[in-house]
Amino acid sequence: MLNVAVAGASGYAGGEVLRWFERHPDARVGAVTAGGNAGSRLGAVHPHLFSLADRVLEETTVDTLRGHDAVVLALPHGHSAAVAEGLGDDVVVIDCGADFRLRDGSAWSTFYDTPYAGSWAYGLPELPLRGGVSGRDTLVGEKRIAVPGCYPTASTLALAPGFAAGVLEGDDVVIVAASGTSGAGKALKPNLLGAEVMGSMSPYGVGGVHRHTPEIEQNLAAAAGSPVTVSFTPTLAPMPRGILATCTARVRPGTTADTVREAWRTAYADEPFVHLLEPGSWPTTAHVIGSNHVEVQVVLDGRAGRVVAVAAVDNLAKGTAGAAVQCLNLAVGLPESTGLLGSGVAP
Ligand SMILES: NC(=O)C1=CN([C@@H]2O[C@H](COP(=O)(O)OP(=O)(O)OC[C@H]3O[C@@H](n4cnc5c(N)ncnc54)[C@H](OP(=O)(O)O)[C@@H]3O)[C@@H](O)[C@H]2O)C=CC1
Ligand SMILES: CC(=O)N[C@@H](CCC(=O)OP(=O)(O)O)C(=O)O
Repeated sequence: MLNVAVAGASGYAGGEVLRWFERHPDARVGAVTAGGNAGSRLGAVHPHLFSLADRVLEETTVDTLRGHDAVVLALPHGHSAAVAEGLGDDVVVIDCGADFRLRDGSAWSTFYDTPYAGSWAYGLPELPLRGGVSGRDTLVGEKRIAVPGCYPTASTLALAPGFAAGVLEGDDVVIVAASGTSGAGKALKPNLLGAEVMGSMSPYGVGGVHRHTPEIEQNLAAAAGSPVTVSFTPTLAPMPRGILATCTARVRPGTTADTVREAWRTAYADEPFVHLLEPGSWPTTAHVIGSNHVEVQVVLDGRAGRVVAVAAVDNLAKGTAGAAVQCLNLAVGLPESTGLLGSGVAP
């Protein structure tokens, strides 16, 4: 039985990590820590986590988090390094935040306002890489894993098979993705009050400035084996959870609809969580809410010479907490899908 601690347990991501651990057969929850909510009952901040309601949130310190087999960090950017450094090298640390996702320090400095902390193994097991290997090969037995951002998870899984198979050009990739508001975290934000969000959609971080842009480029470049440039536009959608990423890229000359289908089919044929839909069906956020599953569809727009690839994920599940548990399973040698195979909650 793994003794796991969760830092940032009072937030959306931390709460979702706990929801997955509640049903994990090989994990028991040890310390749960918070910022301002330290001292509160967990039931007061996450009333839906019934089995953990009487746990008391502790302060987020290295001392509190020490002594566990694994620690999941769900803290704001910039806080993970100090905590991870204080934990022993034998402890598995899974970071839901962005601090260790980027391998390029200058990309970090361009898009983030905290000092570059370095990079850890990148927690996207399904990332298809050239030569038939996948992201999971880098995760087995790892002690430090960075969980991908939610938009990068959806966007990468939508497009990476085409780059791994060599059918896409890397210089003309356009991604527009809509996210539910929980992606922004629990803290109150003026543009995320109910009246601002309900019944309305709006873009933000427009013009190549959103911090997930270099992360998506990093992933697609890893699949392609060469640089990829992405124009990424995020959009807020009036729903609590879910991401729908619509991604297009130019195909290489001679690419047919069959080549495209085969590339995506091969990449995900054995994946327990990534489902390439039957032709004619399209990813829908309602199908994946509450689950670690991803829906993907792709079609060749022959007139424009582009693929259109779409993915739907739950930003808090496969987009954060489900991925964290999946990575932990791989790190400690458990079957990857342990505790994660349940379906979503539609409608
Ligand atoms: N929401 C999402 O869909 C996704 C989130 N993530 C990442 O997960 C991490 C958490 O995000 P999310 O849960 O959405 O954010 P929330 O704002 O909902 O939660 C943040 C958590 O961090 C705690 N916290 C805040 N400041 C401090 C501090 N100075 N010291 C210790 N603890 C602190 C908060 O405690 P308290 O409230 O008690 O002050 C809370 O538990 C972030 O790095 C985010 O980027 C990644 C992918 C998707
Ligand atoms: C709707 C919304 O605001 N979403 C967040 C992304 C959430 C996520 O994946 O966050 P991290 O990279 O910070 O871990 C945003 O655009 O900043």
